[in-house]
Amino acid sequence: MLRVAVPNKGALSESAAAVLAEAGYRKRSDSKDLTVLDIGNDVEFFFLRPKDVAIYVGAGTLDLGITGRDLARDSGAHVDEELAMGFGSSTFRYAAPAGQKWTVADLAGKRIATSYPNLVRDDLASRGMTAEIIRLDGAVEISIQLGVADAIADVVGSGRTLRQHNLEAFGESLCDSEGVLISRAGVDPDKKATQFIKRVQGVVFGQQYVMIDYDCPRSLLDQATAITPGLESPTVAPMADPDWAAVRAMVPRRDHQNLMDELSELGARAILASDIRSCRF
Ligand SMILES: Nc1ncnc2c1ncn2[C@@H]1O[C@H](COP(=O)(O)OP(=O)(O)OP(=O)(O)O)[C@@H](O)[C@H]1O
Ligand SMILES: O=P(O)(O)OC[C@H]1O[C@H](OP(=O)(O)OP(=O)(O)O)[C@H](O)[C@@H]1O
Ligand SMILES: [Mg+2]
Repeated sequence: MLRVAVPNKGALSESAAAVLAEAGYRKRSDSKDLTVLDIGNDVEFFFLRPKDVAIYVGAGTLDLGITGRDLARDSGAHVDEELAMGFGSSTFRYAAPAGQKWTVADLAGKRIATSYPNLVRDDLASRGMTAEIIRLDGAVEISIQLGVADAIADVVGSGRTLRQHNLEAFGESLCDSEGVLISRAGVDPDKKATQFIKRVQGVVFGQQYVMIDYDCPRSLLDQATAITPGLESPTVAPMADPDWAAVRAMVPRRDHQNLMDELSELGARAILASDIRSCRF
């Protein structure tokens, strides 16, 4: 039986659960449950703290896990990323009180509060710098105001928490993160694990694309299909009227409204966009 770790709470847990449910796996019936046995799919899910997921997977105790790239990297566990899952996007930034024009070089010898000590230590080491790392479990943005740190290094999503505490990010992102599906480093996923990865990938990719259908005058087909080239090539089907064709192609979700505008301006008609719930490439 395949054993898979899933975040039990926090920023990644709902999205991870939604992807797994869409991929056809059994859901938790209670948010306190720590395991779910999905006999039909021959998978057991373990609901763990997101921070701990990579430790179990890296040790080989569990076959696969969903966590954040930043957490996996900070854990130091030996894991490989099988799939970026497209949710829980964040950057990991240094920040300090606004208006003080900090640069990363100013961090030398200072107190930096963070919940990700290894990410910070590695970044400082790569710059040949040292600083005092103050390890906190959360609510890091308040630590400067409370006098335990001079600067922080933390996850930035919308940037709202930094603004609320009058802090300003500086320097480049130490880690551009999102939810990731991980396996033990250097171990090729077996047949069961590969099938699981493909199913999840089918949902994640499906969410990143939409299917576009439209009617197109044959005289405009070349121009229209250049706008919607699809993955391999668009499907072009005859219509009852020989001067028209029906076209179908997948397009990236983030571009689809622009592409629909372009098709409409070109002269395509009955342009429809629909969700893709799952796919295999
Ligand atoms: N506001 C956010 N926007 C986007 N991603 C976020 C945000 N906050 C956290 N994350 C991501 O979620 C993951 C873990 O954060 P989460 O808050 O769930 O765990 P945690 O802080 O270890 O747990 P807890 O806060 O419950 O102790 C990380 O990969 C992080 O990048
Ligand atoms: O840029 P924003 O959208 O404001 O999000 C960033 C905040 O979200 C996370 O905190 P979380 O809610 O996980 O609380 P925590 O600090 O206790 O981990 C993260 O640690 C930041 O504090
Ligand atoms: Mg958190």
